[in-house]
Amino acid sequence: MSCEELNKNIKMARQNGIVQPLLTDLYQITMAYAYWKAGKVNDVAVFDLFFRTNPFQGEFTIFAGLEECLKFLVNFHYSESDIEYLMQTLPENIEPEFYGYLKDLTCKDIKLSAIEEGSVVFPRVPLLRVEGPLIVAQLLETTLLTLVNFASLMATNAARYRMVAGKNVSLLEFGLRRAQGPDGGLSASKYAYIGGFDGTSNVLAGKMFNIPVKGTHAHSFVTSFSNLNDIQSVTIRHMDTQDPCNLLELATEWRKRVSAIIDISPDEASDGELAALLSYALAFPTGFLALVDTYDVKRSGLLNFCAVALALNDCGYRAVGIRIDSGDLAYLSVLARETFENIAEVLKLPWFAKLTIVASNDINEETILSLNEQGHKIDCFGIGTHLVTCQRQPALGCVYKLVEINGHPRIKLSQDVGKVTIPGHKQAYRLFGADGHALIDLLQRSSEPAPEVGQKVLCRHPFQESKRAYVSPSKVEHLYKVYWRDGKVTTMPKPLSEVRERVQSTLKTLRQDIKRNLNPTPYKVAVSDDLYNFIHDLWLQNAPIGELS
Ligand SMILES: Nc1ncnc2c1ncn2[C@@H]1O[C@H](COP(=O)(O)OP(=O)(O)OP(=O)(O)O)[C@@H](O)[C@H]1O
Ligand SMILES: O=P(O)(O)OC[C@H]1O[C@H](OP(=O)(O)OP(=O)(O)O)[C@H](O)[C@@H]1O
Ligand SMILES: O=C(O)c1cccnc1
Ligand SMILES: [Mg+2]
Repeated sequence: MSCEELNKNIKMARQNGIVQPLLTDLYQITMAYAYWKAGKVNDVAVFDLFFRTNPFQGEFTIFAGLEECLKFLVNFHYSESDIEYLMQTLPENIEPEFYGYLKDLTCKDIKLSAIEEGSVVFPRVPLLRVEGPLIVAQLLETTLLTLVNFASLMATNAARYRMVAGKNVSLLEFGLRRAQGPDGGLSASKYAYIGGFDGTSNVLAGKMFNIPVKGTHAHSFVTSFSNLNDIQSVTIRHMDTQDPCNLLELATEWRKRVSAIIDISPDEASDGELAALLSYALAFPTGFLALVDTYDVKRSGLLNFCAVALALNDCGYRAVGIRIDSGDLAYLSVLARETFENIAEVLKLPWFAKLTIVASNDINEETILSLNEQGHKIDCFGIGTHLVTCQRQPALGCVYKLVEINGHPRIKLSQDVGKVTIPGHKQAYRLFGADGHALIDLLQRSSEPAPEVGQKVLCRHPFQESKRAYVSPSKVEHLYKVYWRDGKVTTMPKPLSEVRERVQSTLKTLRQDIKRNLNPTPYKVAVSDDLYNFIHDLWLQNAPIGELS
């Protein structure tokens, strides 16, 4: 879709219905009134949206949420009922003209510059720069923050799971039931996919965002069957010949044969479980993936699964695999793989050795690292709670700070140096080293010329005078593009699949030590000499001089 088409259609583009101008903090609207009353309607502001610390004790973050921010700008408009609600809610002394002003407000005079969605980003480098009328830019604060904070946190969390799992293992997001409510669940599915998951169990997320939907079945499906009489119809047509096959007879016969091969008594296996697995296979003969830990993986689940899978094979179908949802996942996955390999060899069915093993049950980054050390045989992790609730860190601390008003820079001072804002209208560049790795992100005043390839540039720590270095970049990437200006989308947001690819391609530009799990090396974010002096001059101008007595 072109930018023009997007501008026409974006009102229809799906955005969570609750994202609207009143999804904000009351103080944005009360400030808007006070600005309006103070005659600041024509004041022009620049706000930066940035975070101060990377999440999860890591040294990188993935930026996400930009497309939703754009949809919010496109649709920004107070409805009649919004205005009515505000009239009832705000104090009576509010002048009625203010509501007239709000009624006509749109984002047509706002300019939004941003880093590309899916990029790896670092503390203090603004992810978004919002320029335009002070009142409108102020009114956007909370909604932009809520759209970027959780999205970026989730995408980062998912990217971290992807890094520890490696590229050969599938990752499925199973978190909807445990997420922070319906909206948290929906966002989690979207941004887990961006961060590198392969699919979700969340059907609405699949429909809305075109994410592959995947799944197995639950323990309740198994426990609802008590014995083999619970199955009503046991016949399936052969995949090729279409001849009828009795899957129950075949599976019962196979259970005896398999129990001899793997040396497990068929008497211990649950008939209710066999009935459940048969029923699932009859319903999904080409997608048979069975949960095998309801009673006992070793003595019942594996045996019943193999019996049904081999019965299906007699009817021309290949089973997909198993899911294990409790117990020692390393041990049980190795046991399952050995069982499959054993059967594959004895029965001369090589594909049987490669059946998929899915593992789930409270998995987090540490579990995966530990399973890797132990040598597991899992092909796919289904991950819910810890992924979607971001258990290791529940929020990313993005903030939205005024850095310029009517062309004058603004600085927010703090006892905590890390919280002092970097004033003024700035540009951000990523400088690459000779080996192709990203070396440093450099913030400059917008009035400065951009750094050039092969030209030495002085990069300074924003607050520590002695920390500085010269860099001669082999490549310079200008991090900002204008996404919204004059009431129009000016750069198309990329489709989800491309944002997902960008996550992996920008992560590749980071040195391994910055990405490692334990005590990673911080990536450097610097300011130009000019910006350094600008910050510190402004700091001195604004910091009151105390008097000791
Ligand atoms: N080999 C392993 N190494 C490290 N952690 C593991 C291993 N196997 C499983 N785990 C993790 O250990 C935890 C086991 O949790 P818990 O004891 O509650 O489960 P369980 O008793 O096996 O299952 P359930 O209570 O669902 O029947 C889970 O978080 C699981 O992901
Ligand atoms: O463990 P998570 O990472 O959150 O993954 C999602 C979990 O959801 C299901 O459990 P269910 O709701 O049946 O409860 P359970 O914990 O008793 O298995 C599934 O069996 C997974 O264990
Ligand atoms: O499809 C599954 O196996 C699934 C889906 C949601 C939660 N737990 C498991
Ligand atoms: Mg579970």
